[in-house]
Amino acid sequence: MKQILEEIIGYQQLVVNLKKQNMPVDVLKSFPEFSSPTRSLKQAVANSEKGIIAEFKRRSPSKETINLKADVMEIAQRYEQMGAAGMSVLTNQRYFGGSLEDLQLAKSVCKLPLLRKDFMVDTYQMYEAKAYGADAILLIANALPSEKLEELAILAHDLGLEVLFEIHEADEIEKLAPKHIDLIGVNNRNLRTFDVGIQQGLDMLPHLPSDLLKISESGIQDMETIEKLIQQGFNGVLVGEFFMKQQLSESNTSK
Ligand SMILES: O=C(O)c1ccccc1NCC(=O)[C@H](O)[C@H](O)COP(=O)(O)O
Repeated sequence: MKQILEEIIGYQQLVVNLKKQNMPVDVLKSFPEFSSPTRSLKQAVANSEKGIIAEFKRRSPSKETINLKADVMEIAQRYEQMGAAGMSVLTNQRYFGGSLEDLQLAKSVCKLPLLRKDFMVDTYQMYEAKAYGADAILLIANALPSEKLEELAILAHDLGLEVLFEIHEADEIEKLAPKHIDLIGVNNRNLRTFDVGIQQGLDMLPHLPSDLLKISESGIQDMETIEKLIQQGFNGVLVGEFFMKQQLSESNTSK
């Protein structure tokens, strides 16, 4: 059976090839957001006590249903009110029920720096991210060869986007030079098996470059764990399902 990560990357390249024909880069460059200044996710995390990057995610390959009818504008405003340092928006439609329009809508109602959380495989997606209002993009070490990661990171920086470089194993750090990275994230979820546990990130802390901001991603299900991760040395956390489920119960009680 094909692993989910390979499946997503293959699908993503097909989608990008179609999009390039429908909306060429020159059209993306004419979007108003393309010329607007970037809000720094790195600075926002550095200046914040807990460095919370709150994620907007309706569903995922590991959880079919999280918050399917979630309204991105409502949730972006709530995340801002609750003091998040930044917001991560899953823009992948097929596997996460998200879209680039979600990114655009979030941008229209909040001042948080926005991370486009998606599977970046092609330079085209950097232009797309900027045009739809992202301030930062994700690069997954395990998804691409070093040369491709470097090419995408250089273009992201040229466009004013910051780079969150995501690893799962310590040896993946070598795949991208620190000068191309703004934040380093340890994904506590193994994207091949879906096993998840915060110990993964904690074990890797001593191996992470000391001068990069460190983010613990995935599988965080309560505030105590966030406190623990920050106390142990992470500068921030990326939390999806836990916050999205909280929003679900809040919108039910407010109806
Ligand atoms: O979440 C998944 O099931 C998943 C599966 C395959 C590839 C990526 C996946 N998630 C993307 C993420 O990195 C998470 O959405 C993010 O770290 C937040 O995780 P969580 O707090 O556990 O929702």
